[in-house]
Amino acid sequence: MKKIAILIYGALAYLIFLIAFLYAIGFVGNIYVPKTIDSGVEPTLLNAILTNTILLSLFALQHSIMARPKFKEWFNSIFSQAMERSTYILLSSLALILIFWKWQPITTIVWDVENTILSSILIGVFFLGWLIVLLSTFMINHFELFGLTQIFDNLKNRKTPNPKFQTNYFYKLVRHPIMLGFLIAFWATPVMTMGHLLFSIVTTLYIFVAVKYLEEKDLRKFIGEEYETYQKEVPMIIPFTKK
Ligand SMILES: C[S@@+](CC[C@H](N)C(=O)[O-])C[C@H]1O[C@@H](n2cnc3c(N)ncnc32)[C@H](O)[C@@H]1O
Repeated sequence: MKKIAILIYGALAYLIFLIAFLYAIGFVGNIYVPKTIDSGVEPTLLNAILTNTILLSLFALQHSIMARPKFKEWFNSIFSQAMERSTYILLSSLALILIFWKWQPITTIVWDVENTILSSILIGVFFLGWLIVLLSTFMINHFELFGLTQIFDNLKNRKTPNPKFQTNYFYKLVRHPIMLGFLIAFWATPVMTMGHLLFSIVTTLYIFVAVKYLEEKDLRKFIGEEYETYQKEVPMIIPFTKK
């Protein structure tokens, strides 16, 4: 019974993640969804900057704290280990939904590409960024990354093996293709407003800091020399920048 409950919990967490991921494309791209990065009533500039920075900081805090090995150890000492990744995914998605819901627009234009060809190219690059994110998750292990492997293994009384360290496909070009995809998707836009720019700057800073000082620190600790060699040979985020 408990295993079935964990299975349903993990499946729901994945479903909420899928909705949040798809909504994020519409939110950042100002397409398809009712509330986007540039829509809604514009508050005072100070109010918008403060609210948006707090929203992004909440996401960054949740994401960084829950990804730490110490937090995982604590979580697993209280709850079933099979729920750990699903809980991370669920809370990340809820933090994202809070951003979509409470985001305050700042619609002052920073750039507006009027050339239709260039504008279409930028929209194409925007979608390419999201595609890189999605494909990269399958190049490590999409189902383990989103907690599904763990909940099925738990149901079958199997222990989920530690994730395999990957250096193939996009991971041959850069060490963080998922983050590269996000950066492309956040910056490639024909119309950049001040609100969108704030979003892109804060998320870019967070990505670089979190990858360099948190994720890679953990990866070096767990994988060891093999990861250090990988760091020497493969660029962090921008392809072809290492000899
Ligand atoms: C959201 S993913 C982001 C992965 C990577 N930073 C990227 O941008 O493609 C975070 C998880 O991927 C794992 N990870 C990072 N690099 C990996 C690799 N080369 N092979 C397997 N797992 C990796 C980390 O341990 C972490 O659990």
